[in-house]
Amino acid sequence: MLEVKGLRKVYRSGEREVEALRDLTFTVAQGELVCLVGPSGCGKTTLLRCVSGLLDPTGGDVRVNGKAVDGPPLGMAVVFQEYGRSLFPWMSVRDNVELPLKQKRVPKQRRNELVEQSLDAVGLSGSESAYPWQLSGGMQQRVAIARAVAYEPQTLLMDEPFAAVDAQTRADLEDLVRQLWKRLGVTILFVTHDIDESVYLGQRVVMLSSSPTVVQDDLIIDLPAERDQLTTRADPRFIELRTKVYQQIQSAKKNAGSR
Ligand SMILES: Nc1ncnc2c1ncn2[C@@H]1O[C@H](COP(=O)(O)OP(=O)(O)OP(=O)(O)O)[C@@H](O)[C@H]1O
Repeated sequence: MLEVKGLRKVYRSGEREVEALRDLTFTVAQGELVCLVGPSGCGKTTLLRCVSGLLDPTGGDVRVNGKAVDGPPLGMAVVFQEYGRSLFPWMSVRDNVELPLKQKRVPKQRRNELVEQSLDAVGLSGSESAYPWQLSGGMQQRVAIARAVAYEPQTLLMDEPFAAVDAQTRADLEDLVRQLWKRLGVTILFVTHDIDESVYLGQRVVMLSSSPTVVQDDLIIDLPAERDQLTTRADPRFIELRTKVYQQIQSAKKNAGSR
């Protein structure tokens, strides 16, 4: 369970102040997959950094399973947009995936099992000894997902993880996320600026306004749990929902100046 209450973040440097988040309140229940969508610069990354304990909020409260976050919470893994920077180029795929497990002091034999299972789950068995720079962008992002999954997190944060891969790979990776989510029962908060992606993936979509940022709307995605790229995206309900999200984001942009 993830609870964000009255979250506010103001960046200060010298005289200059940027109010990145004004007042955010929402929850993500245990095992839920929630997408967070908002216009560029509305503070999505700031929010995720506050939730993952990498950044101190100026006000409000973030709780993970009832505990206030004051540093990276145990049982949380993050997948970032920039896979190229999040993997260590001098380490093989296997070593990249294993590293957080060593830091977590998981015994050797269990580490081997987890690395093998997670690489298998993302379709990368056989690439263990390759280095990240020998792989395509989509494969590197699979390694980053495998590393997060191997950690056996209760909560997985994803910050625009597919923004830098081509459309076909992106569709495959979206399906991979839903498949892993169903299999592992993990709580996922998935940040994206892509409206269609948020509706395709989420059980709920939380929409953020433009800066200064508040929660604009929180929409239940009542599409069938079994989703696939062709049928789901052609479903009239999908089109209705994406239109709703689109309209909310547009009106958020228009209202931004009046706050
Ligand atoms: N370290 C910082 N110092 C000062 N201002 C910052 C800092 N980091 C972010 N900001 C500002 O806070 C606001 C929100 O930035 P953030 O990166 O969280 O938005 P975002 O929604 O993730 O953006 P995008 O969709 O473009 O990736 C922006 O106005 C940005 O300029």
